[in-house]
Amino acid sequence: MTVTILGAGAFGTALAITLAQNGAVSLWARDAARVEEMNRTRRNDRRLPMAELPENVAVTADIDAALTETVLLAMPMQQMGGFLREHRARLDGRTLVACSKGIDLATGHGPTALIHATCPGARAAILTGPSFAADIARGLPTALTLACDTDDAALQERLSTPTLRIYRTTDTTGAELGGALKNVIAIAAGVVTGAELGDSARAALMTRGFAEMTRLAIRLGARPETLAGLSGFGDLVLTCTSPLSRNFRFGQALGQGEGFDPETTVEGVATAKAVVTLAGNLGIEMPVAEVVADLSDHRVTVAEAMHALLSRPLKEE
Ligand SMILES: NC(=O)C1=CN([C@@H]2O[C@H](COP(=O)(O)OP(=O)(O)OC[C@H]3O[C@@H](n4cnc5c(N)ncnc54)[C@H](OP(=O)(O)O)[C@@H]3O)[C@@H](O)[C@H]2O)C=CC1
Ligand SMILES: O=C(CO)COP(=O)(O)O
Repeated sequence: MTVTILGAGAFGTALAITLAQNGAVSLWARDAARVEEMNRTRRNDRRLPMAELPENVAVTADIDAALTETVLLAMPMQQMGGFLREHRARLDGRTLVACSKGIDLATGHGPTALIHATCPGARAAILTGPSFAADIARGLPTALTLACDTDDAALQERLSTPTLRIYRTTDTTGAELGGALKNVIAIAAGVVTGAELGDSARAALMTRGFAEMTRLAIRLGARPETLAGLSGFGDLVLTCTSPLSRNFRFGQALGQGEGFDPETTVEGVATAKAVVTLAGNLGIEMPVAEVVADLSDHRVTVAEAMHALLSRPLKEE
């Protein structure tokens, strides 16, 4: 079964490389010049420079030629809504597996909810969990969660490779919220590191961050065990502790009072804003997300953010 990947960024390219071990892969990118370059060099030098594309990865700028029954969407979250609206007719009836991590600022939807709302004729799933694109492309051991409303062992098998182990669940809400919210907490962990506030502070922040992730997700119908799994806790640990994470590095730059490359994909910034709105509407406290939204927009200093968190009323854990 040929799998289609729409979006040839770091993650789409890494998935193409590993999934090619199971069969043909169609990798679509919107920019014809980049496609030509990738076909000439058999690499994606802009997004994932270290990895070679296997022979059975067909790179194309022709979306109709690329499309098959199973389609992985590997673009930044804030681009997905517009993309789905533009291509709704051709995506109808297919299985759309979102690989993005975030909450759409315009609608407050996570990836699968956005697919349901925009392409009601498609089947929605999400592939998420702790994995750096470079690790997947290098064939390092990785485990992810595949969440689909209807249990789908065949899809789980097609997306599993000798080094990429897929667990499956039907809790799409929990899986997509874990992946979205951990990026917000990773920014905060980066700030703590950049501002040299100490490892103890980072551990406290990760733990309280996980508490607020879980609080919002359960309120929206997620299962607690999903949050405790790869897509929640697992990815939180990875991105809050590794400088390979762009969200973590963005936070680190904020903590050091330095700028950050605006071209780099940092999903947690828009998601923090979306979360603050969502939590406000639901009457749920998300203090870490609030300070991340404020810090990202330079509305508060790191010292003010720290004071805001530490001066909250004392309460039971
Ligand atoms: N990198 C990683 O390690 C991981 C990333 N993810 C998630 O994957 C998603 C994508 O991230 P990643 O691949 O790293 O991002 P990159 O910044 O590496 O690449 C983004 C890609 O999306 C394409 N794109 C952007 N907008 C559109 C659009 N409107 N239509 C079509 N294509 C578009 C870009 O095309 P162009 O080059 O033309 O701008 C580019 O190829 C994110 O949600 C991220 O959280 C998940 C796990 C790991
Ligand atoms: O989601 C990721 C790892 O699981 C990648 O994290 P960043 O987007 O922060 O680089």
